[in-house]
Amino acid sequence: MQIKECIVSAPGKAILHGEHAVVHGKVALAVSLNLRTYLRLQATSTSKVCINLPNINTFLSWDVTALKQLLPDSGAELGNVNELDAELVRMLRNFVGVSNGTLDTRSMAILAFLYIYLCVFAQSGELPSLTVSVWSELPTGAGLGSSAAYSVCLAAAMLCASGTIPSPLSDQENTARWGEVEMELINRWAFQGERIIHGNPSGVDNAVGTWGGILRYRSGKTTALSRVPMLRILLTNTKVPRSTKVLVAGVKDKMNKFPSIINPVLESVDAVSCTCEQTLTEMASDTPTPEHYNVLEELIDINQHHLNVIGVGHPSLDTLCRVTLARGLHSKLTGAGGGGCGITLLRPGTVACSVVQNTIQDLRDCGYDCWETRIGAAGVQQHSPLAVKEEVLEVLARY
Ligand SMILES: Nc1ncnc2c1ncn2[C@@H]1O[C@H](COP(=O)(O)OP(=O)(O)O)[C@@H](O)[C@H]1O
Ligand SMILES: C[C@@](O)(CCOP(=O)(O)O)CC(=O)O
Ligand SMILES: [Mg+2]
Repeated sequence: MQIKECIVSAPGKAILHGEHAVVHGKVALAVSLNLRTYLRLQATSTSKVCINLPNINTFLSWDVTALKQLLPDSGAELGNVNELDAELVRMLRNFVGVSNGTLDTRSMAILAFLYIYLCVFAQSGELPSLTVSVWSELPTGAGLGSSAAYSVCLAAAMLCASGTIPSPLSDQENTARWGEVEMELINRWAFQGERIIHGNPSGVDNAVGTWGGILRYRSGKTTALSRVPMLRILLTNTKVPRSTKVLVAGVKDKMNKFPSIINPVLESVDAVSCTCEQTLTEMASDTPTPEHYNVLEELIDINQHHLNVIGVGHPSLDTLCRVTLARGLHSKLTGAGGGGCGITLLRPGTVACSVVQNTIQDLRDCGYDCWETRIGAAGVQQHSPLAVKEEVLEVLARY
């Protein structure tokens, strides 16, 4: 089978409000980041399928003939794009030697890769020999949606290499995006990848990785927010490791144990997201005022308290909030919490530059990574090698 080589990328995300609540049908507001995951897919004649994941120090390969044993004899459909094929996941666990219930999310990255590879290529008729290398500018397992950016890249590359979707690149363009129909398909396969890595994802992260921009997300419905003011956001990585899968399961346990206490908290998070959206819309239609920023800051504080109540806070995040508040800035965790990253809202113009610089220094003194980010980056893209930064191309070409 002649497959099409490709390089694709997808952005990470920050959730402004609604993490965890969104898993239970509430609204989330999320933005794409200017940090991306890159994937290169190469055709080979080695009769092997190889995966190189330098961010998580994982390099593996399998014989195509061994992978063919996993295909059903009957020619029955393998892995449907709308639901996870639990039997295939079970077989893959046995195949790679991962026990059910493992917390090793690195193994989950392998399972997600093999799952999407088998399903997409089985549908197109043949399992090809290939090498996939992935490199990300995102910290992995830190709340910035690295698992979704990874899953979106896997889905886009495999759908494109198999010819299921066309390449959007043309002679004039070295970077291009797919149309709505193709992006919908990429997003659905990426969601299956997220299911393998996260257990019970809401789908918000893969939606941002696919569409990019600033999104409102609720129960599978994505709306792009076109009227949003320029927001300045500081990102801080506490570097405390955590697993989204474990944190999401912990919230579910708390809901089961104290439904009458936790459900109203999730309702209140929903109201925070809706009030934030309303405020952002007002700010975009009028000139943003200090009062608008007061509201955004109060919403951040309220949500951070709610996230502590549902059990996804961490002392490192308490420190982040305290250190930034000492400089008059408001912060909350972003993503699954339990460590990982937080966001801090900066007031444009009204905040003297020295305040931002001093805050960044204070946070670095705590041992955290801290940087100002640009939001609203493009969603999944295909690139010709000419359009990829030299250092990224160099890492991808190393394997
Ligand atoms: N660049 C990458 N290479 C390989 N696996 C990745 C990469 N980025 C993310 N992953 C997968 O996603 C997992 C982290 O996902 P998660 O716990 O949801 O954190 P987050 O999505 O916030 O970064 C990793 O352990 C790995 O399985
Ligand atoms: C906690 C949650 O709302 C976001 C998780 O994001 P991340 O994997 O921590 O980047 C889970 C989800 O929406 O699937
Ligand atoms: Mg994730």
